[in-house]
Order: sequence, then structure tokens, then C-alpha cells
Amino acid sequence: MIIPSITKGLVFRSLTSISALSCSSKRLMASIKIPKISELPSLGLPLENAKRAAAYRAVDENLDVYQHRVIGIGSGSTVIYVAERIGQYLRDDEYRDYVSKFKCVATGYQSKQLIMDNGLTYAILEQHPHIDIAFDGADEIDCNLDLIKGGGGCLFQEKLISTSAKIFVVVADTSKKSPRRLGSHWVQGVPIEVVPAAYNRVQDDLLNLLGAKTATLRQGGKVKMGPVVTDNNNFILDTHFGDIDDPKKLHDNIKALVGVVETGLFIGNAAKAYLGSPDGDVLITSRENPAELQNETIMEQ
Ligand SMILES: O=C[C@H](O)[C@H](O)[C@H](O)COP(=O)(O)O
Repeated sequence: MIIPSITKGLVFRSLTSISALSCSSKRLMASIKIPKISELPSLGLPLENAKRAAAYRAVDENLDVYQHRVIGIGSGSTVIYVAERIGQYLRDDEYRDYVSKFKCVATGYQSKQLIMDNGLTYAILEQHPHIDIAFDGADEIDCNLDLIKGGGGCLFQEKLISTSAKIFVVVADTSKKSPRRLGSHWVQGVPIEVVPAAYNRVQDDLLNLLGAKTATLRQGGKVKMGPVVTDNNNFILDTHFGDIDDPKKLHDNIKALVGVVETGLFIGNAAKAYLGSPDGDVLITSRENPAELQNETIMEQ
């Protein structure tokens, strides 16, 4: 079992050094004590337990309630638990005065909703261009902490937010770990956001100039006839290259094509990744220690 990270994390360490707060506004919202990770009821679905474990640990161990002010909230099904955990801090009297001052910037429509649904303050990057910390999911994570993202179609704004953040923390379940090189797990292909008028031309260039095996215009399927349109009114080409030898070079080559807005290759900007398992264990890798497994034994030391 994982030791409850609330007793290990940044939040707790900071708490020990401050005295209790007083504020009349904190009575406006019903107070809860933040649930300990070790005491959380099962969500009934192993994958959801894994995602929640990763997200809660990532928040508890990296969010500095007393120092951080601008928070990036990513997209996807795992980051739901990040927003939920930060919302729990907001409802705890110990932290409310600090968390209520957070400005949360979103990577798309879904994350804007998550921010508001959890009672947090939504803000825009134009007003808050310097993000203290950002949390986001990933579709594949390699041993260098390079990522494929954009499975949910949010890659451009995700890159904007994650590269504007001093600390970028990835949250995912362990199935997202790349078995070999990037591209070997997320075989649906690297998502590439393109200007609609250029999608044919970019598709040809990907196949003929950059050696893509497939470059498929993402379709809405049953929920929307025709191509998926991103939050930025663009299209997405899911482009499979097989195992990617040099993700940075491939990213640079794709970006050089006229009509490309952004790629789902996130190279060199994730500081840490939290990968949850259904039993609640969390594998933590960091840029300094890419292969390091910080399991329950290490956490107990
Ligand atoms: O466009 C979507 C994002 O890049 C997501 O962060 C990514 O697809 C991971 O999503 P999930 O947490 O649902 O696996």
C-alpha cells in the first residue's frame, strides 16, 4: 500500500510551518478535510482507481498551496482527478484562503469546465502568462519523459500551457508507459493539428516527405459527422510513424510543414510523471531520474 501522500507531500510540509488561518469568507463553503489517499473508497473500476491514485499523488506532492498562484489544468480523463483534488483543498478550511486565490488556466473547453465545476477560478493565459505548475495527461510516455498527447484533440493549447509552466507534471495510468520508443504504444498515431484548408497538403507531405505510414483525418464518428474540429477550429491528422527514433527531429520536421499548427510530440518539458496502478501504487519518474521507480518502499524511508 502507498503511504498517504498527504503526510509526505509539499502541502503537508508547508502546513507544518504556518499557523491556523482566520478568514470570514471561509465559512461560505462547507468545509471538508481532505480525504487521505489510503482511505479512499474504490471507484469500482480498476482503471479509474489508477488514474485517481496518480492524480491525487501528483497534486499532493507537487502543488505548493502557499507559493503557487497560477495553475495549468490539462485535458482528458485523468486530469479530472487533478481538478477534483485541488477542489478538495479549496473546501478544506486549512487551505481555502490560499486555493481560493489560485488562477487556473485551461487547455481547452473540457478543462475550463473542470475548473469551474470544482469551484476554482478560471483565468486566461493572456492575463496570466507565467504558470507556476501545470498538470496534464498523456497518451504515451517514454523513458526520457517525452510524450505523445492529443488523443482527446487538445494538443495545441496543452502545449501552450505546459511550455508556459515552470513545472509540468504528467498524470496517467501505467499502461501509458512506452514499451520501447515513442510511437510503439500509441499506434493510433501522433496527432497533428492542421489548418483545415491545408489538411490535404499536409497529409501528402507527411506520407511522401516524412515517411509516415498513415495520416488519417480524425473523424467525429457516431457523435459528429465529418472531421473533428478542435477548440481552435482546426483539424487533426493522426499520423503513425512506427517507433520514433528521434522525436525532437520528427517534431521539428512536422512543424516545418506549411499548415501545421502543432504536433502531439511533447519533447523535453515534462518534469515528472505519475503513473498509477489499479491497486493504488504510483510509479514516479522525473527528468533527473528517468528510470527511477519510487514505490511504496522508497516513499516510506
Ligand atoms: O487531447 C488530449 C490530451 O492530450 C489528454 O491529456 C490525453 O489524451 C490523455 O488523456 P487521458 O487522461 O484520458 O488518457
